[in-house]
Amino acid sequence: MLQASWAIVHQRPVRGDWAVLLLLAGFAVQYCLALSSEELRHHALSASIVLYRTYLLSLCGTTALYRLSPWHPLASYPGPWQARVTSLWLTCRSLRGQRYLLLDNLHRRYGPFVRIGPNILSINSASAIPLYVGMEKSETYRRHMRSPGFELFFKPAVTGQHRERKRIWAGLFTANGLSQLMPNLERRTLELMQCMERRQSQSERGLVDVKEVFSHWAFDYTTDVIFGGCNQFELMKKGDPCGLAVTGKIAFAAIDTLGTSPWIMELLWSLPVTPKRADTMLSLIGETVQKRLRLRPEFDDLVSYLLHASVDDEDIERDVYIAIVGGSDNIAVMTTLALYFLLAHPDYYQRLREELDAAFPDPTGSLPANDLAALSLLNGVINEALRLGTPFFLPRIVPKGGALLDNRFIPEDTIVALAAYSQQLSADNFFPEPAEFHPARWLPDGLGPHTKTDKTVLASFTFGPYACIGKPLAYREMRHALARTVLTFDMSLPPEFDVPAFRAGILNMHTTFFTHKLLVKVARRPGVKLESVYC
Ligand code: HEM
Repeated sequence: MLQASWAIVHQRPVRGDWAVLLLLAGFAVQYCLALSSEELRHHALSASIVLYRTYLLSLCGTTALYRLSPWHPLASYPGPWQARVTSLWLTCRSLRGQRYLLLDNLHRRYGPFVRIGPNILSINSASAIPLYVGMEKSETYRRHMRSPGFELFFKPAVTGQHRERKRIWAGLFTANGLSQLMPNLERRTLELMQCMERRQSQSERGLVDVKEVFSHWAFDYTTDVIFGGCNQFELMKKGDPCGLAVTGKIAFAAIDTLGTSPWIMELLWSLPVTPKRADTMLSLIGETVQKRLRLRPEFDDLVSYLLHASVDDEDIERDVYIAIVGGSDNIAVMTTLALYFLLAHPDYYQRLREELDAAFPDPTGSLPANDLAALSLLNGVINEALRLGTPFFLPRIVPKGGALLDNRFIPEDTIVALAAYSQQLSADNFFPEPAEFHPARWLPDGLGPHTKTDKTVLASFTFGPYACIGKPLAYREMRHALARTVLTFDMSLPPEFDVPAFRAGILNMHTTFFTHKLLVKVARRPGVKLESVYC
């Protein structure tokens, strides 16, 4: 029995829910055998427990010994011994939210290849980037839902389905598709300005939590993009009593952290309960999709493209869920981070203000996307926030035959992930002061003659067939929100705001959690009369 279990465990990944069922079934068989034996019948239960405990301990013990042994295919890669024994080591550390710092330390200690799980390598080398182009998503992305489906983001069930669905979405991000989304971006961002002033005037301390306002703005705009203006969420107006903006965030964080031990996710998903928040969100999405299907949208929204390609209603709902979370959360996070960095570096805030004032002498006028795209410091601010704020861990699986990287052979089926944070903060790629916020490093003259800014290692939107499809829209949204905010307001942090504590409280689990509020004082700049443009 031990040999059979060994063969199963070491041949292929075993689903957590099936493993538990198999173990229970094995125990039941053993108990029945004990009952049928003359000798054991009277103490069948205790005898079965002892036997089964011995079996389980032997299985775990021999597995641990094998994983630590020189016969394991990854034996030559260094790493902490606990990580070699069990994936739970990485899962526990991932749950603390600062895995990227841990990995960075491990790379300093062990070099560019570190074994961070029985079958997982973290690679701190720019040479790992081309691997993303040819590799499949790891088991972390296996679809953690009860019903089958093939929407984006998860691991495709059938080859080609992901590519086909991505082709459908791509219409939204063409020049024509994007241009239809711009009037709403203008409108929603003006509403954001109103929302900041309103919430500040309602707050006891006369401060506004920018993190929350950006999150509601990003949610409202993203749901416009999806439902063509027929949406009822309106978080900027109504607030977020059901926690819609954080529900998907928690789901992504769970996949990112618990997904490092996929069997845990499978066990959780096999439980017959859905968290209440997720239920509320799913039913609200279902209602909104049904409402949208009965209406004509104001422009070509995501649902239009899916309908045009005859995607069925159930899959539309799934894609919409992904779009809401993928489309709103990162935008909210990155805009918040960019503003935090600007407020913590008033010199750059001032320089950005000057660039914007020169480009838009009328601060209430429209902000055409092409004009914003031409502003080099604005782009520098965004790229610098992305560089420092996206320490993603995106695991991929080495294909049949293995892969050769920096003269090291990586066996097939190994899970590999680029150490994005270490690359994005490496002095080899970004120099000088790689850990500091210096948007000017992205300007043509950089930070002086010795500047190094290697754009190719910025992994914020990742690479290859699974790269972010929303990147062109993401840049437009971030540019627009930052430009409008800086043109409209004088902003400052209250004297008691602890700048380093805010940064230390940033946790990343694919999505970012800010443990501190970003409380800011906003004051309308003299002469900026937005009332005439609010509609
Ligand atoms: C600053 C903003 C954004 C960042 C940093 C970002 C980052 C990423 C990253 C790193 C991935 C790959 C995830 C993985 O492999 O695990 C991804 C995928 C994706 N993103 Fe974004 N994203 C942003 C904005 C958006 C927007 C605005 C949309 C859509 C409206 C979007 C839609 C998607 C979708 C659908 C995928 C799945 C793509 C696939 O699996 O092929 N993202 N994004």
